[in-house]
Amino acid sequence: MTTVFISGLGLIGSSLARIMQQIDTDTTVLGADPNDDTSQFLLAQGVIDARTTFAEGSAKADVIILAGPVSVITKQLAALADLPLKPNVVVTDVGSTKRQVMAAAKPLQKKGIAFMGGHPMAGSHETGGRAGRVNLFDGAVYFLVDGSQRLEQRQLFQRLLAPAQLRWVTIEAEQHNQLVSQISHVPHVLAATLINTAVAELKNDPVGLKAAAGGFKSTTRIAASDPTMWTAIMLSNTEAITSQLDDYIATLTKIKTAIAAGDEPQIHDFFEQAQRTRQQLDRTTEEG
Ligand SMILES: NC(=O)C1=CN([C@@H]2O[C@H](COP(=O)(O)OP(=O)(O)OC[C@H]3O[C@@H](n4cnc5c(N)ncnc54)[C@H](O)[C@@H]3O)[C@@H](O)[C@H]2O)C=CC1
Ligand SMILES: O=C(O)C(=O)Cc1ccc(O)cc1
Repeated sequence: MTTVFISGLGLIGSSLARIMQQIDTDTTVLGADPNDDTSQFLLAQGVIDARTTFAEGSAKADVIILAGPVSVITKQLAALADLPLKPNVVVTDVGSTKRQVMAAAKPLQKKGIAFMGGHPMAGSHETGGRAGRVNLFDGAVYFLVDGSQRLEQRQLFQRLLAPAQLRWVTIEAEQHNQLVSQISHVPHVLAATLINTAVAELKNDPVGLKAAAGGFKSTTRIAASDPTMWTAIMLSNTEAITSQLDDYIATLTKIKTAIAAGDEPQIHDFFEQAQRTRQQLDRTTEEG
């Protein structure tokens, strides 16, 4: 019998709950979220077995999953250090950045409570518990950052999520933050920039963005994501994101110069290199 407590029943927290309800082992999923509508919906759907307060859910749990924005996760890690918990509980999170989270977990770990950082590399631009899905993470990479968890605690967590057939990858917090900045955080800034720039430039155009084809829409899909979540990400991975944005600005300047100079071979090389890599990405993803 395992009791799981999930704080934050949004897209990610509720999807984890949906997966855990699939397994045969006797598992009770407790949930807490300030949003009454989602909490009641998830309770009625049987996605969570009971709605609790943060303190009550934490006290009863064998596994605690913090699934709010990163800014909330760091505050809750501090709060957990002062709450009564089961001695064998393992605490984990799903936040998109890991350095601040691992640092915030130190006081908890000093009290002898096991913590393990986590980050599923799947999701969507949609938000909230109603948008969660049981198959949201199917086959995705799930980063784990070693904290103070014991092997059996890690294995328990992995068993709870077995139906999703995740690809578990252990990584250091710093390497994680650099990597996800490159493949997720900076692309997010660029997608929002594409939208904001286009709308400003086209404000007097009667057709404007309405003429956008699939390319613009797929390149900018993630710009529809929740601004609170993404602000927390920017503020907790600032160094990697700003340094990589400098590289993007340099690359944009280089291609702008080539276009202005009519440098056909350089322009062609730029797109050819991108085409080769992007096609390869589809092949490796399809192979899993
Ligand atoms: N959206 C995505 O695709 C992915 C998000 N993440 C990370 O997962 C976390 C959650 O993101 P989403 O589920 O997408 O966001 P979401 O906005 O769908 O859900 C967040 C939930 O946290 C709740 N919340 C806010 N303050 C709270 C508090 N004090 N106590 C308890 N709950 C609280 C909100 O009411 C909301 O239901 C974030 O840290 C994000 O960086 C990780 C992977 C993918
Ligand atoms: O919407 C998408 O495709 C995403 O890439 C979602 C996402 C958002 C944040 C993460 O930390 C990981 C994945």
